Amino acid sequence: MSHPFDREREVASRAVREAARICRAVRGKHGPDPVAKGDKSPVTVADFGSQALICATLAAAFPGDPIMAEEDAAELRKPEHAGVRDRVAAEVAAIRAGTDAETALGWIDLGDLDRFEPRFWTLDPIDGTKGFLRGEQYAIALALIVEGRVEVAALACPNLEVSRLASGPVGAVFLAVRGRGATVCPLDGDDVERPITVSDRDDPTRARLCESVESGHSAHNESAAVAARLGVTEPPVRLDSQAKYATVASGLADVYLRLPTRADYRERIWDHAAGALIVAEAGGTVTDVDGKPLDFTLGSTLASNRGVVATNGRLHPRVIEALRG
Ligand SMILES: Nc1ncnc2c1ncn2[C@@H]1O[C@H](COP(=O)(O)O)[C@@H](O)[C@H]1OP(=O)(O)O
Ligand SMILES: [Mg+2]
Ligand SMILES: [Mg+2]
Ligand SMILES: [Mg+2]
Repeated sequence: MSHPFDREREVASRAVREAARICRAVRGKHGPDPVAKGDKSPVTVADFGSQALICATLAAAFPGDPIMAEEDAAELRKPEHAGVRDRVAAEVAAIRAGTDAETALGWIDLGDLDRFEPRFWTLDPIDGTKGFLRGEQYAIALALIVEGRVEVAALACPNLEVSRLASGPVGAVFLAVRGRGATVCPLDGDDVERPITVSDRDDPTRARLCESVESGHSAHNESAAVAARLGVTEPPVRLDSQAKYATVASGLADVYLRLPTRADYRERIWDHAAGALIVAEAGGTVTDVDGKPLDFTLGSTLASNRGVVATNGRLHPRVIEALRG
């Protein structure tokens, strides 16, 4: 039986898998060589290559769908970045034979949507670039938003163990369609998908928390205070990227806290759309720190939300209460 969004799910899954190949290739071959963006955050050949491939796939499958993606090709068009541009083109051509630099840059710029639309994709070609550079966790995050609701999510986590049990393969793809649950399958090979669910833990003192590695992205001192109020004993697990949402969705952690470090930071929608649907479809709850649902109708940021809290659902009211101090 076919369902709405079956095709979107299949295309999104294929797109993030292909993008994972370019990310792994860049790390394996010559090191990622970051370039600093205007806001001083790093971006690499792999971020650009991933965005080029995914935008090309979406444009071919759904030509009318706009894409709101994190990166653009403006820096790559500058003469001083000719070297990076040529490497992006070469990496894209290694997967899509015959692609020239102008075509690759054009694909990157397909992700230029900057305002809300009734139906659009949002893409983070590498979420957790700092984790990618350290050889730790990162994710390729793609979501379809229709009428302000996340309907489809695909999240590739190339360095996450599928089971986190002894011998699970490294590299996982998480998929979700609203109302139809969330699944995981290995990034490599063609193993079947299996459904995932959040934990059923309801004793806050036993809760396993996760948070950003980067203290500039989430206030570690405040999460420690929240953990103390809940009576949590285990130290938090720190990992980069939306791998945190995947960890809560698969029941390996119970709570993901992202606590604002500055009053003026607005979360970007591509940092949350895919992960939030995967947690919700695995049975969990996602809100901001005040307990408000995330609002994806306001353009590229979650302008009406502060921070993010994702939990297994059962613990959510206790965590929000602990956040109130
Ligand atoms: N001050 C901040 N607060 C919260 N998130 C931030 C902040 N600065 C950057 N980010 C974003 O956090 C994400 C990584 O989060 P994590 O630490 O959980 O892996 C990146 O997408 C990064 O955006 P950017 O891509 O602009 O660097
Ligand atoms: Mg990101
Ligand atoms: Mg990114
Ligand atoms: Mg970035």
